[in-house]
Amino acid sequence: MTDRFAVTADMMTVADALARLEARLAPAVAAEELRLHDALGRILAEDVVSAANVPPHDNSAVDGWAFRRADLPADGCLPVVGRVAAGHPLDGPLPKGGAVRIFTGAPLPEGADTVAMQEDCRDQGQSVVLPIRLAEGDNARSAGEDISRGSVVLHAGSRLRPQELGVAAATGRASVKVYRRLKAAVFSTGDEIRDPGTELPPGCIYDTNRFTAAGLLRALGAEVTDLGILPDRFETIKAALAEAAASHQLILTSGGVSVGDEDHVKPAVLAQGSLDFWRLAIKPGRPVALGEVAGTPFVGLPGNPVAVMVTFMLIARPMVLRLMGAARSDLPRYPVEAGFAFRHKPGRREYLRARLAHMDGRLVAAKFPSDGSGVLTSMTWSDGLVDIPEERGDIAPGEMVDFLSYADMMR
Ligand SMILES: Nc1nc2c(c(=O)[nH]1)N[C@H]1C(S)=C(S)[C@@H](COP(=O)(O)OP(=O)(O)OC[C@H]3O[C@@H](n4cnc5c(N)ncnc54)[C@H](O)[C@@H]3O)O[C@H]1N2
Ligand code: MOO
Repeated sequence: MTDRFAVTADMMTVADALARLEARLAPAVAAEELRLHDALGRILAEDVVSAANVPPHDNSAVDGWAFRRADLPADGCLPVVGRVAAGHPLDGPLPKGGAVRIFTGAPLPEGADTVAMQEDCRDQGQSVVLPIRLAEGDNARSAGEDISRGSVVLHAGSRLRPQELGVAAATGRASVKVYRRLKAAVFSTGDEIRDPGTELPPGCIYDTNRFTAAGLLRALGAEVTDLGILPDRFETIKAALAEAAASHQLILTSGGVSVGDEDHVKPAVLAQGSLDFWRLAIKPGRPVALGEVAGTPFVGLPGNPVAVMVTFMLIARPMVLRLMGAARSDLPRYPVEAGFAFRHKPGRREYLRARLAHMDGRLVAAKFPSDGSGVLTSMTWSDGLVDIPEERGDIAPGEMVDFLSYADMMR
């Protein structure tokens, strides 16, 4: 399908749209204290400052013998004067000129500075022969080498992955303050849209957008209410919007943001809030509507199934993350080689559905053959989007382009 649209002066760049969103929106969710096991995937609502050194004491990195390097004689032989296991520190300092049997994680006795790994030693019962090539500090871990007391280990606005939960636990925290999950309501409109599982009358299509949009919202950690398919009736949509606004922090719809006149979402929003129409200088997914219903943020994505996903990832995702209290929503851009030729008219930023493959040690992006914004299988085929900036001209095979991964866009 060829491009039907001319670039016009009133189109907004993605960068402008994001700056405007940033200025308009603030976190919409309250904070709560959650035990670590329940906090996975949540956004942190506080800086976590470590109350302790991690590790709290100097300790051994291996099973073996601990000693003071300066005490080691030329033949490497030292008397064994004690034993320290993890959780059982030696009672008192290391006697001068002795070695202690030690196990991984056990506190180094005061005065010991080096540990020999047992595979490198000869155990003689009362004494041990240690390797003399060891340097002072070998196989010893210092107190605070991971985290020092008083340092900020986790920052407010960051997402808690398994490793963040582990770090919080290492500092002694059993619970953390996180943002509550954003409550989002999703619905579709359009007389032709039908629920899967029901009969499809002539001229109708199954709803895909509620499933992709709800999935994207859930992947970001929102709690989604599916309001179904609303009939094209002003009063019904108005009442549904009012009800959704009362118990949600975001309302998302798809369809009805273009220029057609069969649509009742616009007037139903305007009757109890405000709505701006943004014409983004992007392809696919030109029109989006941003506003509020009785104070609850509203985002209307275009109806075409691919445009829903693309505008969600570019516009709704940063919006959702900001409402959720996340500090950042920027995406990593991976430079890859274009495995295709593409004619690009400067002016609109284009997002090409692409899949990556290794070729002779290089990472090459293959492009889905069709750019139609109704071809949803292009999204299951692809791993992400190649981002062609507004000003760029035609792309020749072998040129470097930026790739945005769906995996990054869903978190
Ligand atoms: N004269 C113009 N026509 C169109 C323009 C334009 O600027 N001038 N923009 C085009 C672009 S780009 C898009 S995208 C669509 C956006 O239109 P709407 O947001 O008003 O969406 P609809 O017209 O309601 O639907 C568009 C398309 O998507 C299908 N659709 C809608 N909802 C769903 C759903 N829940 N599941 C699956 N498919 C859905 C719908 O059947 C239509 O085929 O407008 C272009 N036209
Ligand atoms: O460019 Mo539209 O928003 O067809 O998808």
